[in-house]
Parts: sequence; structure tokens; C-alpha cells
Amino acid sequence: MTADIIDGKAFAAQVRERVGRQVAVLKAESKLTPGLAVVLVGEDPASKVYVRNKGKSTAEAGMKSEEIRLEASATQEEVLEVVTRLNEDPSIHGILVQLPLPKQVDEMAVLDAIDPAKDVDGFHVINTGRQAVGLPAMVPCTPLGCIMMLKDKLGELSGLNAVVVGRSNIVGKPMASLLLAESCTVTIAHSRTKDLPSVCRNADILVAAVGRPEMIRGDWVKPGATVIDVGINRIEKDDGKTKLVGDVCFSEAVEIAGAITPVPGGVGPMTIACLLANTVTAACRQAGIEEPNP
Ligand SMILES: Nc1nc2c(c(=O)[nH]1)N[C@@H](CN(C=O)c1ccc(C(=O)N[C@@H](CCC(=O)O)C(=O)O)cc1)CN2
Ligand SMILES: [Mg+2]
Repeated sequence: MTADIIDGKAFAAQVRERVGRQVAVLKAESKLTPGLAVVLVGEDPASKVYVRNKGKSTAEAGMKSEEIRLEASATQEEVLEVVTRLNEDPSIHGILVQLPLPKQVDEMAVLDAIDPAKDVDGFHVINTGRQAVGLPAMVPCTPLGCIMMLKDKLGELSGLNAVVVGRSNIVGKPMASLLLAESCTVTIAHSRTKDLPSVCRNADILVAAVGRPEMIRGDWVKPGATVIDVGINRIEKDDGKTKLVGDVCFSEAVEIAGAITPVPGGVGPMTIACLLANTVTAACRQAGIEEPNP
């Protein structure tokens, strides 16, 4: 038996359609057009693609989209000036600064400057803390998308053993915190973890977010487990062309797992869909109105 493939692309399309319906209701009934501003600093080719896709999806959902581009040589003060202006702009409800930032810009300082109410990435420490203690918060898009796919596939997550491989601030840590909030028994594994294959074999839910191509092998997967692959790694093939692979060796894991997300077409598309959903949530909270449920 091979695993069910979790189609993140199709799921994301459903989420984006729902956001579009919510926006239509907000415009018609509350004269509210949610606005998202995305700040890109520098010329990283992958970041440019993600930012373009975010702008396109935002506009397609009927929202206001603003893109601010700064040179790769931009100073910290210049980036902070942009953030301050967006914090004060009432037509902008969500602010996202595309990561990674050039090395002369202090990422933490920039994220800290974003108004937590407009922090649609959910990276501000206020949102991290609020989510951790169970208060309403903006939740990071990639982990949020993973939880949505897990709930869709498995229903109730309570009591399941979840192993998150990776401890980054943008995926690993918030993912673990969200799984804990779903009453999973959560293990965070990382580069110093002893006998990582055995730790992974204990997982009913295995989330791979290490950024190392195909590191997680098929025999690390518990038979029937649900595998969520957050990795997006571009590698060179034997013929010199490149291809995208995840952090999981898909061809091996698909033979053992119960369900698995592919790369591409799994977690990635959900990230942008959840960004749109977060922008609607942020706009409604700022306007003090209930989120429509069309
Ligand atoms: N401020 C942020 N920066 C970054 C985030 C983030 O959530 N907020 N996440 C990543 C990049 N990212 C969005 O910004 C992102 C990455 C990948 C995808 C995606 O749809 N991937 C496709 C494959 C795309 C390809 O062909 O290259 C897939 O997996 O199917 C969407 C968004 C880091 N920075
Ligand atoms: Mg995000």
C-alpha cells in the first residue's frame, strides 16, 4: 500500500476561494477592503517569485495589495521607516517583510517593529507569546497550513505522537506549539538529537522542517504515519537540470507512510493561502467586526 498524497495545491485553492468570498462580504456589508503590504529587500530570486505570487493572490482575492521594494543595500533605518509608515496606514491591515533579509539588516528588530495587530506572518514575539498561552493571535502561515492539512486528513489530533524535525522560529517552534495546542504529544528534534531515526519512528505525525534535501529516509517513518514535508530544496539532477525536493525522501517514505505531502504542491501553496486568510482575520479584528463565514 502506498500513502495517500495530500494535495496542498487543491486545498490552498479552496482556502483562497473562501477568502475571496469573505472579502466580497466585507466589501459589500462593511465597506472594508482588507489590505496587505509585502516588503522585499534585495534581489533574492526565490523571494522575488514568492513576493510576486503573494501580490497576485492578494489581488485575485479582491484585496488591496501593495508591494514595497528596497535595494539590497538598504539600511536598517530605511527598512524600519517603511514598516513605520505601513503601521500608520489605515488602508493596510497586514504587513509582511519577506525573509531572509540582507545581512546588514537586523531581522529581529524589523519583525519587532511591525504592529502586532498587522503581523500577518505571526512572527512578532507578542503573537508568539499569545499563541503559546492560548490567546487569540496571528499564527505563522506555514505551520497554520500544516495544521489545516493534518486536521483535514486525520480529524482529531489529540493524543497523537508528533515529531517536529527542525527548531526554526518561523516553522519548527510555532509548529510544535500549534501541535501542543491540539493536545498532541510533541517532540522537537534537531541537529543535536541522538538517534534521530528512532525518534522519528515514534511519530504518528512527522513534520520535516530542517532544510536538508531528502534527509528523512523511508525507514525512519512509522508505518501508516502522516508525513508533512516543509522542506523546499532545489537540487541538481544527473542531467545538470535542477528539481525541487523536500526534506523527506518521497519515493521511500510514500511506500511506508499513511499520508504524505509532496514537494512541490504540498505545504508551499498553503503558506500563501494562509497569508490571505490571516490578512482577512487581521482586517476584521482591526475594524472590530466578526469574520464573515460565507
Ligand atoms: N516573511 C516570510 N518570509 C518567508 C516565509 C514566510 O512565510 N514569511 N516563508 C518562506 C517562503 N515562502 C513565502 O514567503 C514560500 C515558499 C514556498 C512557497 C511555495 O508555494 N512553494 C511551491 C514551490 C515553488 C517553486 O517552484 O519554487 C511548492 O512547495 O509547491 C510559497 C511561499 C521563506 N520566507
Ligand atoms: Mg508565514
